[in-house]
Amino acid sequence: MAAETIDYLRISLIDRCNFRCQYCMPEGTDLQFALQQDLLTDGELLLLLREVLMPAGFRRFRLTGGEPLLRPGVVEITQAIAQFPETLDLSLTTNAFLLKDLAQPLYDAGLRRINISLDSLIPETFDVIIGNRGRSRWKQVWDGIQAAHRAGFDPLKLNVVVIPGINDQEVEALAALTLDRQWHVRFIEFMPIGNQDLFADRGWIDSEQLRQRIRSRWGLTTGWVAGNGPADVFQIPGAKGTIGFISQMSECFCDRCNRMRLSADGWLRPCLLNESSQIDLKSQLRSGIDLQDLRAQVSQLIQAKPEINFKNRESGTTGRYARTMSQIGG
Ligand SMILES: Nc1nc2c(ncn2[C@@H]2O[C@H](COP(=O)(O)OP(=O)(O)OP(=O)(O)O)[C@@H](O)[C@H]2O)c(=O)[nH]1
Ligand SMILES: C[S@@+](CC[C@H](N)C(=O)[O-])C[C@H]1O[C@@H](n2cnc3c(N)ncnc32)[C@H](O)[C@@H]1O
Ligand code: SF4
Ligand code: SF4
Repeated sequence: MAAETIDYLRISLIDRCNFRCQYCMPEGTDLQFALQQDLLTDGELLLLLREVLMPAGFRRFRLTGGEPLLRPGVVEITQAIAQFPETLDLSLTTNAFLLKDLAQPLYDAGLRRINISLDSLIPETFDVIIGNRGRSRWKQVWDGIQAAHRAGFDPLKLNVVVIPGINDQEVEALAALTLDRQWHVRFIEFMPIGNQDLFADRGWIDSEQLRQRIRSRWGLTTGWVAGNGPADVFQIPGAKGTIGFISQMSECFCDRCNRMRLSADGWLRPCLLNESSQIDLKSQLRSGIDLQDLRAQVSQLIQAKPEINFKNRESGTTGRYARTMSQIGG
């Protein structure tokens, strides 16, 4: 099989977050955040995109983090990337806590699709998962989702990390959101990255089990929604939205991997789980390297990526990873 075209770049705008999700950056862990002076500036990010990454072939971009809406200037950065003629697709992944006031400005800046984390419809459960520090956050997140809906984001996707014994009983209720709304709910298998102890304690649920539950309640057919990621898409017959499954534990989709990550501190990372072969774009840029040299390094990394991909992983592997999703650029 020919290697996948690598044209999807996940750009982390910031490694910090206003949530402390149990599966990602749980309260009390010693997290090492990048120093302000080590973050790519807006100018450096846009220069790297225009002069290095786009010429190397990247055309589809996702803004993520950490929590990307905490990045000052997120609307301006979005607008600049949307306006590059090379940009074929631009989207953003967020926890939606700050989305209520930013949904419309982001839409006006040219963003058209958005993925929002929503792990529970029950405020108390939600607050336990996201580590609310005594303040309920569910309502503000729900208001953010409504604001995105009103602004016209399409597709609007909701990401649910399924944690056994915590939110797995809500799968049907979350799936039911797709019945009369054109929203796309995706169930994500919990990965052993970010919180090894919770993972060891709870484990993960195979997407096929969830599909069976939904199938026996409503039936399930194959579906389609625009996207660049690894979700398998289904639909309840007659529903307006779709249901996706991101099954990185029960299946290995590395052989069709089309993406790299740019961290907030300027490292280009060819794989989420294999930590080798990363390039420090920021330091080289700051030391005045010829941009043609940087382009050559990136092109070489794209060539080498199929060998770096975390392929041939055993189903259900539980290796330990040094960094969290928020640090890598989830
Ligand atoms: N193992 C693995 N999991 C990934 C990778 N990319 C995304 N995921 C998982 O997919 C989840 C959802 O990612 P999103 O940020 O919503 O992006 P996406 O699914 O690529 O987006 P679409 O373009 O809408 O398909 C992440 O939280 C991860 O759990 C990857 O490269 N490797
Ligand atoms: C790191 S977050 C960054 C964007 C934003 N803060 C958010 O939560 O949507 C991106 C995605 O990573 C997922 N994620 C984080 N830790 C994970 C884990 N251990 N297993 C599976 N998905 C995880 C989150 O659910 C979210 O959908
Ligand atoms: S999943 Fe997103 S919202 Fe939750 S802690 Fe990680 S970066 Fe923050
Ligand atoms: S683990 Fe690595 S190779 Fe596999 S899908 Fe994720 S980024 Fe791609």
